Amino acid sequence: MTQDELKALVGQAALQYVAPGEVVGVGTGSTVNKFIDALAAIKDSIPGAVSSSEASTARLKALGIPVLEASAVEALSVYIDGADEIDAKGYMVKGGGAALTREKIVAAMSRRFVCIADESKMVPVLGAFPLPVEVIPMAAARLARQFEALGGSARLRIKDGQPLVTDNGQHILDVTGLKISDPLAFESEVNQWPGVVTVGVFAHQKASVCLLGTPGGVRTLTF
Ligand SMILES: O=C[C@H](O)[C@H](O)[C@H](O)COP(=O)(O)O
Repeated sequence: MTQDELKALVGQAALQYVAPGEVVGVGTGSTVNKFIDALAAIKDSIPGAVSSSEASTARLKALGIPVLEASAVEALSVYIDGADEIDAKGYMVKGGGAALTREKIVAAMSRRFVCIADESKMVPVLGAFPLPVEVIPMAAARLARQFEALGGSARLRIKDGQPLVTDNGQHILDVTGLKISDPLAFESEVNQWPGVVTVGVFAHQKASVCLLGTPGGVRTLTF
């Protein structure tokens, strides 16, 4: 099976977590796009979705799925999103699509985080994927030096020759060379650095369930 087929498999499997009559939290990325496509088939059974990015909002709306403002919803029972890396405890690295801040907000609103991923995303220790960090632009150079002091190497994410601008009007640093052996402590530490909007480690908002796409089918991991 191709990686795309594995993504479609878990995107479809995630429908079992969508409760009829309830708003669903929707993440961002190529795996979530498969989920959104599958969700369209049952759209009449839910009032709508809270979205984590302009990209997902556009896709949801194009398929006729109503998008509600996060501030209009008190809590969500489930949030469905992909990951760039996930470990055996359900801790994740996210933000490869630059949507990490809104993803963390919607995840925090949700009782359960269902991660959908192909098996290539499962890692023993987080850190092989360049860690995305959304930053206030004026702090970017200083924060890059702080990551260097930790043994990492930070690069400003560029798109079309310019610094990428997130949905929140900020920039992204991608940090390589880190081995994140204590994700909870790492997330807490980096979150305190002035100028950090969101660090792409999802440890305080970790997955409750992971639907992992494998050639043998969907493996369900619970944490
Ligand atoms: O900002 C993007 C998100 O965190 C995505 O969920 C993550 O990058 C995984 O994306 P994909 O499903 O495309 O691999």
